[in-house]
Amino acid sequence: MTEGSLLDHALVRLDEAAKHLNVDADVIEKLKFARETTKARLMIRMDDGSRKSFLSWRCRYDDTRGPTKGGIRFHPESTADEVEMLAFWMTFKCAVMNLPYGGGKGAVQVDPRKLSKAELERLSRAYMQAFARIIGPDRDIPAPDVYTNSMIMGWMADEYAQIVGQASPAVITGKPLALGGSLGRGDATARGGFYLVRHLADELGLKGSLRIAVQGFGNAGQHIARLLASDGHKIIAVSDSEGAVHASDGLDLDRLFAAKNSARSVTSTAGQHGHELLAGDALVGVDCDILVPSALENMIRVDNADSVKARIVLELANGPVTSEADAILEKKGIVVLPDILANAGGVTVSYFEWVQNRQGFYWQIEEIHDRLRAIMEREGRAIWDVASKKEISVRTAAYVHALGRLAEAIEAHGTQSYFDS
Ligand SMILES: NC(=O)c1ccc[n+]([C@@H]2O[C@H](COP(=O)([O-])OP(=O)(O)OC[C@H]3O[C@@H](n4cnc5c(N)ncnc54)[C@H](O)[C@@H]3O)[C@@H](O)[C@H]2O)c1
Repeated sequence: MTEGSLLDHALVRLDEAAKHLNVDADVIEKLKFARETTKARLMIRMDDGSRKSFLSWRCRYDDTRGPTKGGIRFHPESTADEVEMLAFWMTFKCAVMNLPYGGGKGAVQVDPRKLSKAELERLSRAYMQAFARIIGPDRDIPAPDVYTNSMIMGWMADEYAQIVGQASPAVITGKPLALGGSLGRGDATARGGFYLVRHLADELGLKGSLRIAVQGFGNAGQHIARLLASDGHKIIAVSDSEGAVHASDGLDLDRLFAAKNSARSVTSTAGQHGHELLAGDALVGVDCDILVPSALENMIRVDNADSVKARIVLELANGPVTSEADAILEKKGIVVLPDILANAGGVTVSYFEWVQNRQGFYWQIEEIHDRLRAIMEREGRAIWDVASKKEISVRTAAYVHALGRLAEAIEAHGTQSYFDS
């Protein structure tokens, strides 16, 4: 990657979108920087009696459209720059879906696999103690992210309730069902992407049984494989951090789920059930109709973008395609359904959880699915229309769509032109 911060790289998308919209310069000035990024050193007691400290952050990038919303990541390589980039993405993702939220994100620089469960609980509670002043159901609402889960959200919700002296489930989403979590959160990210592809199938030229390759076989990857297979499509390749497996007639998904459930790699199924082993990097170039990046950032880059044979890339991961690779895919005529739209089903069901917590009345699964589908279809269609009308990529159209909403909200507070007239 060329020089510049991670946030600088993300801001390329904002500059691109701004070329297609007539927005006040004040809007861009506001969206170029995080509103506030708070840093805290969390000190916890380890099981052996020693004390250890961990760097942590919470970024509230922009709250013009509502309380900031975004996950908390526990990762040894987390940095303030990465947190701000992720919070910038959340700002646009919430605006894409018209959720009444701004964007935020948090992180602790830690390898959680090196902590015992008790240490992990103390760290999660310490995070809430450090940031309770800026977090709140009307201020900033965290959720799980990489290496955090519903158990951790439950500890944090409990810590917050102790600090403010009352139950306050809407302070955090992705909680266990028993603590006010929502039905349908587990597969929401994949389901949103699935509804999007189904809705735009004609426009995308997708007909009949399709061949799918899924990169990353965790929450998002496993659910999208299951949903697409149950809709009659063939999952012909999947990968995880250890490598990939391929079968042109379709992989045996039950075997793959069984492998992951017993903490084995998908590669452990190679040589059986018609599965052949593939190098992990080769997955991107598999001959298929839809490639679904569901692993990490920057997986499709200048060095491998040219090998992509899929017609459609469905970005369930955040930031899987670099901006340089984006240009290569576009030149090849490959349609990328961008992360801020394609994986926004997750934050949308998080929003449903917050709504249910606040109203104290909980929806059935059918209602969650119907509402999610309606929003994915409405915003997906609107973005597709912007892309067609302006002859721009779906990614740029998604940013234009979100920027329009953000600009309207920022301008409603009064901008330069308001003071000039
Ligand atoms: N889970 C959600 O609700 C959600 C919501 C929005 C976005 N996302 C994004 O989706 C992506 C995946 O999230 P998840 O929740 O499924 O995570 P996860 O940890 O459950 O799964 C990640 C998977 O990626 C695999 N992986 C790691 N390195 C790889 C590599 N080099 N090649 C191939 N596979 C590799 C891992 O083995 C694992 O199977 C992330 O970018 C995340 O930010 C997830």
